[in-house]
Amino acid sequence: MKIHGTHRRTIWLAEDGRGVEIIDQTRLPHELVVIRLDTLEEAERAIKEMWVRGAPLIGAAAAYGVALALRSDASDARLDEACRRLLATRPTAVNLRWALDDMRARLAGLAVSDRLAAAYRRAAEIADEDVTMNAALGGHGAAILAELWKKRKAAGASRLNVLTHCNAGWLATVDWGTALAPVYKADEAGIPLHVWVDETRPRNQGASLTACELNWQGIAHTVIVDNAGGHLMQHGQVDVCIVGTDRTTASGDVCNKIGTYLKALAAHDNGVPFYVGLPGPTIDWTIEDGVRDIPIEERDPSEVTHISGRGPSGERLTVQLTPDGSPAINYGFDVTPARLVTGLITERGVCPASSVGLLSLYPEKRNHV
Ligand SMILES: CSC[C@@H](O)[C@@H](O)C(=O)COP(=O)(O)O
Repeated sequence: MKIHGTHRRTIWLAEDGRGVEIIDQTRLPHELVVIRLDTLEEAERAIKEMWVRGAPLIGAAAAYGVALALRSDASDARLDEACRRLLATRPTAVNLRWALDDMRARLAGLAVSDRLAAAYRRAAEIADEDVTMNAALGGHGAAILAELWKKRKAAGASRLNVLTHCNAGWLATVDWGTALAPVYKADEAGIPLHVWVDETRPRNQGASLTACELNWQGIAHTVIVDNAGGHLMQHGQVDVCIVGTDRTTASGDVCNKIGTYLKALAAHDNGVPFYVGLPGPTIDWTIEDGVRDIPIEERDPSEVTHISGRGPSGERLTVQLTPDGSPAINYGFDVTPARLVTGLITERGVCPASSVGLLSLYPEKRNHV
């Protein structure tokens, strides 16, 4: 997508063809800072500290991390070490495991001398494939928005109101986004949209990243506190919810940023359609029950007790919200059961959130379930 008229991705190979460059997302929306990664350690840190984040982007960054690791040594031991260390960076987004399994499967059988070039090649393909998949899912999602808009327009509405949680836009992927790809495609098609942006405590990916993207794209939006969604739905102010996912089970349960489940409950109670956008690598075909089987990341409690932003002179500030001595706990994700999901929007089309629905789009996975 574009930043001030220039097309950007979130991750790319540096001009020398060796380093990897990323946008440091912890500095947005106030500063646009590009960081160069040259080593496995730097790639690990970029994922752990969320300079890059969002399930598909974590996968692409890990793939490039393997290539960076092999620069010094492309032996079996180093490949194993790289995959093990990168896998440990964040537990919930399954795209990480998918990308590392893919890299290992393609590299392990090659001669050591061929591995480095192949690793860079495959990482670039994973990044490109993410862009293609998200653009395709955006088209399928935009068709849903077009249908909804037809009805709302006939009823006299002036815009279609979409609610989203966290950041599942292009910053969470290599390009286009998952939840926001349908919004961008619908905007291109001329549908008048307005997006309710959940701030998404504790790290505020909605307030900082989704709002930032929508600003860059010139799409009307309003940032709301996380608890406002139910009220807006009760008053007919939300026509559709679209969120992303970090891991979708073979039965259609969806794990996304903490608070997503409450939005799905409110949507269900108010008859608001609740869609989830995802590329194929976000599906974990090895598990069925998301509440039981998806590992939920617990992050540092300081993300709950403190909040960061820009001070009056433009400086970065972190301030404490809670009294000294009050403990906090910081679950990063929750699971929305399939029964609360209206449909899964994938690169292959839209399906019900169920094993039958998913297998109708991915029949080759029949034996994995
Ligand atoms: C486009 S991806 C969907 C998810 O990855 C996104 O909604 C999300 O929860 C991101 O969490 P984060 O903790 O910022 O990596």
